Amino acid sequence: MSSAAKTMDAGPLVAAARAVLASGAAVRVRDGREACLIQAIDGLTSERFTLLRDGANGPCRLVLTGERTQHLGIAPRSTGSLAMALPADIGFDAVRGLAEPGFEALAGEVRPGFFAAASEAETAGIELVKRAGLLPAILSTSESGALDAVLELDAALVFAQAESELSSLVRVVETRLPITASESCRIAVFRSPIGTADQVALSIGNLKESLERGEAPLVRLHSECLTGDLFGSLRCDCGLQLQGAIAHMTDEGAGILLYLRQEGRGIGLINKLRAYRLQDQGYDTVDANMHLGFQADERDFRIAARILSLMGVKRIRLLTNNPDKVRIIAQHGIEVVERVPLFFAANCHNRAYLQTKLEKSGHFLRVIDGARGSKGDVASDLARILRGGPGEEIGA
Ligand SMILES: Nc1nc2c(ncn2[C@@H]2O[C@H](COP(=O)(O)OP(=O)(O)OP(=O)(O)O)[C@@H](O)[C@H]2O)c(=O)[nH]1
Ligand SMILES: [Zn+2]
Repeated sequence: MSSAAKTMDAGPLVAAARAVLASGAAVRVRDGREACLIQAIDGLTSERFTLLRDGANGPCRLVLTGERTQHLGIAPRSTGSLAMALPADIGFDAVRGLAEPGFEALAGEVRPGFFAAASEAETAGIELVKRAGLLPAILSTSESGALDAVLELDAALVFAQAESELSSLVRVVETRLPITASESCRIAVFRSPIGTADQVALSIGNLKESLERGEAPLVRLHSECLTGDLFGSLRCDCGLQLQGAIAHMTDEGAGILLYLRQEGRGIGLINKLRAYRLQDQGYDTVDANMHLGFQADERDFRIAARILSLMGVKRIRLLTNNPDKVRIIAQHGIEVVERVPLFFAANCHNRAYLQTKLEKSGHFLRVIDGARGSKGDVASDLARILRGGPGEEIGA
């Protein structure tokens, strides 16, 4: 198949495969050597598990990421996914315990014996369930008499999905959107047939004139955070950063806010909340992600570079404390002429989270206690930002 044909096919097939897996049904994934029936474990029912196990012509394999097997202590450290044959009489609870944090006790003494690198088809299965917002854990069988696949696709299409999403992204609509902070604001929405969500760009103030003058605009790449952006969660700093970025831009007269649909650093809302539960048991934000089977950060910032290119923006001043954002944007055709810090005083609920970003993720932060998390402190911080002044920066 030519790469152009792959790109064309990838949209409908990969998007449909994600939806099938999320709905609890199975897909068949082919690689050069085999075809596997793939079933997500997240959301699997006990009845369906029994059908799959008993109907399989051959061993039923459990596939987990190296992050998850390392945390379970059942396999050596591995960067790729690992597959293991399940004992023929294994029960549903034990499988759930291996796949889902918080349920490990159900696995009891069950320890799958033989680990091998997952096949290409199985690795593609893990990619699909991750992008469907499910836990990265699947069952794979060579064939099943009892269950059939809703659709079949090549592993290569799955591996091409990120590239396909980038190249097929188009601006679908743009319109005026006066907002509280700036009556002179426009919103544009970008869509890809293969994407999991629409991407949003706010152009604030006199952006067109600023670009015509050759200026590098202030840009914020803001990853979606329902809990912080909408509900004002104190567990993170997202809400203040969102409002603070807009305030910086209105203060300067122009700017671009990309609202990237990367909830939970790319693991989705449900998995972020699962990570919060683990953090309440003592894991930090990085370890919680890995315990769930994800990398510390699953975001792909190339999409932001692509949107900026589609908007005709080549040089920017980036509002961030995250070195990865600067590095990846710069590697993908956007010149970052300056990094502008964007942080606020910590509160008692997000202090450890910010400290972990500083120590483990290399963010340019100084974590200074400010608001203690009481309603009054945080509300007045937000009110100051909304008045239009720049967010208070603590430290350089
Ligand atoms: N998995 C996970 N995601 C989290 C957690 N806390 C916040 N998030 C998500 O992290 C993302 C925060 O992203 P940003 O604020 O854009 O990025 P950043 O990496 O902190 O970098 P800057 O804010 O630009 O300095 C959002 O998608 C949140 O939903 C957490 O404990 N676990
Ligand atoms: Zn947040």
